[in-house]
Amino acid sequence: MGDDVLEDIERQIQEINSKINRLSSQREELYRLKEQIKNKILEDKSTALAQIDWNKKSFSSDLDMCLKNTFKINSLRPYQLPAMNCTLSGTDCILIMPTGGGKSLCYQLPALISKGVTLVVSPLLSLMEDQIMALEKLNIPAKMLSATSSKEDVNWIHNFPATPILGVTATATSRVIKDVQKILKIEGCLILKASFNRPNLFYEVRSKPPVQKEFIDVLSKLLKNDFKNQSGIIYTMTIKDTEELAKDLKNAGIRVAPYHANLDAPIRSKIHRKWVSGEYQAVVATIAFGMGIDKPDVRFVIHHCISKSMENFYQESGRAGRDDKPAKCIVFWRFADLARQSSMVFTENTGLENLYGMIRYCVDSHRCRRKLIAEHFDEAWEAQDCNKMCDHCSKTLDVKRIDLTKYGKNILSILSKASSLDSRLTGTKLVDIWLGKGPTNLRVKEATASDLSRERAETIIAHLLVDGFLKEDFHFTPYSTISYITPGDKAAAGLQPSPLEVSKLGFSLSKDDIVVPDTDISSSKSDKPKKRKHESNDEIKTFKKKPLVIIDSDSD
Ligand SMILES: Nc1ncnc2c1ncn2[C@@H]1O[C@H](COP(=O)(O)OP(=O)(O)OP(=O)(O)O)[C@@H](O)[C@H]1O
Repeated sequence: MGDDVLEDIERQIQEINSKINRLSSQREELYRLKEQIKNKILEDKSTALAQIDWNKKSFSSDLDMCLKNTFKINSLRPYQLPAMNCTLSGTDCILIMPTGGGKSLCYQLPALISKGVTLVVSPLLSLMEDQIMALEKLNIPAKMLSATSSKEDVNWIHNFPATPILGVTATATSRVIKDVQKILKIEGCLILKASFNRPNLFYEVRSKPPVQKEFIDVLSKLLKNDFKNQSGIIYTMTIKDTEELAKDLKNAGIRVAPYHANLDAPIRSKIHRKWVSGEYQAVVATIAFGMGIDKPDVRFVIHHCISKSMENFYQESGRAGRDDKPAKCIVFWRFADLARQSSMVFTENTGLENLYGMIRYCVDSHRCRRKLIAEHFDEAWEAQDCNKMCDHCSKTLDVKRIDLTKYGKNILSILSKASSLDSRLTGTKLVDIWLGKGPTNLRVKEATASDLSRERAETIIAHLLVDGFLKEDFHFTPYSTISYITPGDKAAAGLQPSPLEVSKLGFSLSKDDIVVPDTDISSSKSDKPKKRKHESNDEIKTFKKKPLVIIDSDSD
């Protein structure tokens, strides 16, 4: 026995090792393939289910009668019948439908016309209470149990075999839907996705007068003339704004009341009642007045101040026109509100990114407002989906793209001078100096845009902020947080600002504007709203038959 025997053993071991490696890669590959085929089978199952015309057959002859007699509803909205038919036939389903779309009916009605019990599992007590209140109003027997949609609950539901589940959610990306299917063990179920478009809502952005008195005049004219005898909501940013605005509008002879979280519950419900009965024309509210509002004939939602995200804006403006009749959603936009909001949201995870989505909606006067909302929800709507129901599409507009390179340079030189003098500039102060006003030592003669209107200068700066050419820098004082403007990453990298697209809606061109030829238009889309990152308010409800089960999870 010698070295050659050892070498031979070593060689055999290596051969075995490489066989093991090869086999384990093969095994990995087979696992991957198995997973792929399993997913494909489930996807095919979903696709096959989607090809069935769930609108055609009614799985219960009682459906129509119950709809009219119990719910006093004459006809179903798109996707309601398919969702009901699907679960009534014993098939699992996920239904994605916007807020106020009518998801509740999709499990409440089948609960009444089939045997067994419907269990609603909801993480929010207030949502459970809303459900109970709504059902009691309709004389439908309902009881509340304290439960949440934890994993245990979901597993518990699966102790009931062969019971169809309906998951309903207002917002969910396809990735979230996949997760939900896995958690609820309903992979391969039917997926129904209703459009987020609310065709009866007219979207509009107006410039907010800088002086409060002027603004009150504008608002009271709107409420007295355009919205005479109509009901609405005016959203403000803070409780203080709510109180002041309600007082000013009352003084102007409008029947309004403030509504916010600091009011005692009995006062709040009294105001709510008076608004529902029409005694108050509008409530002036913080977003506390949101969840659970179900007044079908809200004809206008006015934003006295921008929302903190497009998501919030969609939810808040979505309170209008739940009866499917036309309603208006007007945002009053003013540059100063940007810093007010940003200094409140910048500590939140995606707070600034979300707010800038809202700013784009306000500043982007050259694009259909509805399209901007659609992008936010990962949907693509065409001009006919708007049907002239926004301030952009209802007018014929002459859109021009203007080059902001020169303006960008002006602003950078003003910021640089301020920095060399150890000064910091808020947005308002920056606009002052740019327009040749404010402290003389901070002005830069060659960088003064004396011919620009204030509104125009503010819009350009807002655009440069959301474009990343400028950025906000937040500083704390003992009493508040201040937003200062500094050069953004784009400027630091020596890049040019994106052109600004303006239309007659925004403002007319000034003699100094350099118009970019149309051929460049494709390159200007860098300012598209970023996709939502947070999916925190996904709301899942599931529904089972015999017993019928609903899970509702809303983590927002
Ligand atoms: N087919 C219909 N026709 C008319 N009104 C309907 C119809 N379906 C539902 N509604 C009404 O629409 C309103 C909103 O319905 P619902 O509360 O079920 O919405 P939702 O999708 O659950 O909203 P949220 O996401 O806010 O919980 C209710 O007043 C409801 O009665």
